[in-house]
Amino acid sequence: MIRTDQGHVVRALTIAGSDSGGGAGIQADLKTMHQFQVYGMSVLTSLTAQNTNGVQGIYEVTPEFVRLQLESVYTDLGIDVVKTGMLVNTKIIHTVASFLREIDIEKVVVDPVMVAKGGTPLLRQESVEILKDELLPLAMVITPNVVEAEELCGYSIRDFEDCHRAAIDIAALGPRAVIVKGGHMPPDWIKDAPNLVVDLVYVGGEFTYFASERVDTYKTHGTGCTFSSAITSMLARGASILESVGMAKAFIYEAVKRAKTWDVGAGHGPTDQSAPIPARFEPMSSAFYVFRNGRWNEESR
Ligand SMILES: Nc1ncnc2c1ncn2[C@@H]1O[C@H](COP(=O)(O)OP(=O)(O)OP(=O)(O)O)[C@@H](O)[C@H]1O
Ligand SMILES: Cc1ncc(CO)c(N)n1
Repeated sequence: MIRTDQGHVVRALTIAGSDSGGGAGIQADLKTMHQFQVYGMSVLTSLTAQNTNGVQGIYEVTPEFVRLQLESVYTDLGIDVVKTGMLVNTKIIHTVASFLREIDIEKVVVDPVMVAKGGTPLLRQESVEILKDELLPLAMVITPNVVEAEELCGYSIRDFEDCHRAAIDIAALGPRAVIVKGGHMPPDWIKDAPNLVVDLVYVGGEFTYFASERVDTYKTHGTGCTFSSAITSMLARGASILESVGMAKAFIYEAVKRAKTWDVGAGHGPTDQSAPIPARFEPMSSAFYVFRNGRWNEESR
């Protein structure tokens, strides 16, 4: 396990839902944190009966029990960084936000999980506003996919240009960095490079783009959880936001590529978090980075 400059083991907490199939949610988060050699802890907001074919049921944990778990972790183990995933309902968002305000923690990554790949809602529709009002002001980084970005900014995103506008508008709600993920973007949104999947990062008033080859596979269950947990782990290790995203993007690419041929489940198979941690990501001068052949390349666009 990695240690901080103060000498203690780096501790990351995920506040999210359980995926019984092990591909997304708490399970993906803990596997990813472990791969990044960060000590992972978990507060469960919900249990899903879930597999690679879809979600068969959801059991919501009470807000009181969510609070109890948070206190158990905080009073004994301590927390260097927090990531939130599936938060299910308004009361749980409120409980989590109150707790984060009380402990006054700087490194908070919000993955605004709303809908599972098969279409099952993982957050009640009426809770989106409370997520915006209470949680976003506390976030250092938020990682919406295009559909979640539309919910947060309140208008439809029709092209890559709109993604930029949405990132600026979501940043105005509080997060220091907004990452609009490219997994759901149609290939023709990225001019001249339809084979790339591009994540757009807006931080400090500037845009940076992280691209990789788009792996031709339907086995992408848990990509969002894995990606945000990799960012969380790198932030916990002391990396900058751009370094963390660079490492996470390279890792998720390898994790999706490895899972392409494996036989876990009959449906949307999970990503493979045993993929290697990429070599160090060094921000360069360009704002467009492409991960190719195991290393980062700078490309002008
Ligand atoms: N086919 C692919 N090949 C390579 N990388 C991918 C692919 N699909 C998604 N990614 C990457 O995976 C990460 C998650 O993106 P995505 O847009 O799929 O998130 P998500 O929809 O929140 O995921 P989830 O379905 O787990 O909720 C991003 O870094 C994205 O670029
Ligand atoms: C528990 C859980 N969290 C997040 C997602 C989104 O991938 C999912 N399918 N299940």
